[in-house]
Amino acid sequence: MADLVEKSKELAAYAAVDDNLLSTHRVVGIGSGSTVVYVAKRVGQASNKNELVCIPTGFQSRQLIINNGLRLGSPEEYPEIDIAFDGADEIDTNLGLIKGGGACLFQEKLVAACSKQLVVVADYRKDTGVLGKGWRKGVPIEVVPAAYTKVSLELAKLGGKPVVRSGLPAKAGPVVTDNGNFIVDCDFGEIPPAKVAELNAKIKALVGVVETGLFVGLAAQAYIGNADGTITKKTV
Ligand SMILES: O=C[C@H](O)[C@H](O)[C@H](O)COP(=O)(O)O
Repeated sequence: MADLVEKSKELAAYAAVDDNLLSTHRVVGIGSGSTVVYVAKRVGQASNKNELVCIPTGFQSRQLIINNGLRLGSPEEYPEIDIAFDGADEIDTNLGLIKGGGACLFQEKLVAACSKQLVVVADYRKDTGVLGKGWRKGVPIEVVPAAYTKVSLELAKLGGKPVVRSGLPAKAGPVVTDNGNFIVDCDFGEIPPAKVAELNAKIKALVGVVETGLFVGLAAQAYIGNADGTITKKTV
């Protein structure tokens, strides 16, 4: 099982890079998570790798860029990104996403918003059709620490079940993001594809919320590695 999942991540990532990374691309966003490990490896093998600047979405992503011999840039220097590759926790039929399982959602959304094209790479477990059906429950929401109780109360009024993400067993107390904030995982049950944008806007409007892990209208394509060794390609 674990081998199948790992193989499907590699399949999806390699195919996504091989199909979409063009010789004309110069600025490439590199997402976060375990699937993107294979993206960085494949970009590191590209014939034009020395002409690329790679924009990270967090600490892990920076390490992947450096360790694969790629040139590191920042959104500050490169606010226009040719293409970005990133993982997802769940993918719906409109290519709406839940992201942030690794607490990197703010920088991931920043890079996605700077990119002309976001290509999602994932194993078959993430292709849930409807957000909120996956094994990892809840929408990750990055919150300024001083506001977490206020935001949690308001998320409950929106119908969610908020839980501040714990750092245990590695750290007693909340997970702290690369930006010094907390993550509140909020379970809203199943979110129909047509309702994702509305819920995202309501959460974003709460003072103290930095960003949500709901990605709406950002992904252009998704590559899903299947357990039987095939790839499902989805576009909007
Ligand atoms: O914060 C982390 C990210 O949104 C990841 O891209 C997401 O959690 C998917 O990670 P993985 O490829 O490890 O399943």
